[in-house]
Amino acid sequence: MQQRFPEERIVIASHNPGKVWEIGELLAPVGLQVVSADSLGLPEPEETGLTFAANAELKAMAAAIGAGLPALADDSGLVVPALGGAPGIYSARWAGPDKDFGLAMERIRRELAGAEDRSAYFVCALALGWPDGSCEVFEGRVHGTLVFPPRGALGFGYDPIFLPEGESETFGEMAPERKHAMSHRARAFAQLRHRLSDG
Ligand SMILES: O=P(O)(O)OP(=O)(O)OP(=O)(O)OC[C@H]1O[C@@H](n2cnc3c(O)ncnc32)[C@H](O)[C@@H]1O
Ligand SMILES: [Mg+2]
Repeated sequence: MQQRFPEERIVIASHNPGKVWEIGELLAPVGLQVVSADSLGLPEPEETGLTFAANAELKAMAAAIGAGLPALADDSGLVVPALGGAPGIYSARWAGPDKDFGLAMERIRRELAGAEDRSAYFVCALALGWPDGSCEVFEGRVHGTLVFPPRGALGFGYDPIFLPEGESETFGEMAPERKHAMSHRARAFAQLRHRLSDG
């Protein structure tokens, strides 16, 4: 690992503070120094990919090449089968320019009216990119049910309407360490850590 991370530093290629915090917590056991894309003044690339993996890869590569350091990007979202998979890769865009997730959650409630299937899942694609242009992607998912009205003020984004399978608290009500034990992001990280420890 020392050889692959010559400066023991990694860029977190995300401009979402909720995500950057969670990634910092999940990366802590790896023992790398974390640098945010914001602190390096890196621009936010346009997410033109049509899959979570493609968007994660383009964000990781933009940061790795921009910073000359390994970079980790996360592209994630909420998939609602009864809405044909929406908001999916458009999860951030559904909140509009003001990043109003109250509005986005209300839109889901409205569009689901009358639908019997309330299932949903979160997806997280994590891309680890290198300044030499190589990149690896790891994906994690967590399944659950949507609840309305939203419950809890913890977490970020769509957490208050997501009740993970077998749980009584939404991600918005759950202590962060519980979310980190089961989330889509934690599952993608488990694969990433496994890969890093393989060398
Ligand atoms: O692209 P970056 O800069 O990383 O930040 P972003 O917020 O735009 O991130 P995405 O493009 O990956 O969009 C994912 C959206 O999906 C939602 N989301 C992802 N993971 C989530 C989680 O753990 N809990 C709640 N909502 C989540 C959240 O609203 C994000 O804004
Ligand atoms: Mg984004």
